[in-house]
Amino acid sequence: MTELQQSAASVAGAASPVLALHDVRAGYDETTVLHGVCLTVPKGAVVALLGANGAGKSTLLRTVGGLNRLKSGRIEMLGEDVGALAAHQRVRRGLCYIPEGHAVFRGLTVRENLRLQARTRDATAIDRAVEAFPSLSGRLDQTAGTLSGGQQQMLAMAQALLGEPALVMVDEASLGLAPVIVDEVFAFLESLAERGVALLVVDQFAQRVLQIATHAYVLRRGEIAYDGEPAELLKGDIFESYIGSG
Ligand SMILES: Nc1ncnc2c1ncn2[C@@H]1O[C@H](COP(=O)(O)OP(=O)(O)OP(=O)(O)O)[C@@H](O)[C@H]1O
Repeated sequence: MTELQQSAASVAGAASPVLALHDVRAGYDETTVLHGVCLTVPKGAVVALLGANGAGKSTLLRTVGGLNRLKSGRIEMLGEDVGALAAHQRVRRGLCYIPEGHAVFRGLTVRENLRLQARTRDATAIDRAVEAFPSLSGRLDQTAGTLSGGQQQMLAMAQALLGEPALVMVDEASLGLAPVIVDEVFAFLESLAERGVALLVVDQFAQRVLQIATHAYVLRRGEIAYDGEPAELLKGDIFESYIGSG
């Protein structure tokens, strides 16, 4: 690629949404879970992905993360087709996927986990993580597996800060956490969006995630049933009517 082509591509990338799914079909071996999903996450947006149990939310995040095979359709990050790339290649392009259940190295200390999360040798990484999550201070030499569920979640979230991603996908960020910790997690996610990071958030607390969302999708049996304003879904029983009967 010439310099001119490179700069044209980067201008095109800057104008593209951070994530765009076009007619995505995906699932597991013989089973197709997502049936032609279209979804967009612009820079700085907080996009809520809601739906009943089994609707396909985690499958969608795993597919974007490169952990499930794309059967057809396109997945683009900043205008680039990443559908055929391995998971680690998508991470290199700015993707941070925090799966359900605290993605930390349980046998390593908090400090070692934070060092691994930092993309480069960054002397300020630990300080920045502790500033964002004060509950980790004083625990840097503790083994991650011995942290409480909430502390492990904070540690998992720190990768969304230290990896300097363009897109953060979080699956069930608040599952099993005390309300005060949930507030801390959501405030952190909002602060990332304010800094221009694009967020795709799946959470059981629909009401809570809709409060910080700038856009919402509801998945129903692997298809997009709602694509619009979060505030609309907070009215009356509209959300229930979308997730009703799976
Ligand atoms: N490894 C797998 N192999 C086969 N089918 C799977 C696998 N994992 C999930 N599924 C099926 O895919 C469908 C969607 O599951 P998924 O976990 O994506 O839903 P979800 O919307 O995240 O649900 P929940 O809110 O309960 O976590 C379900 O029918 C589930 O049984």
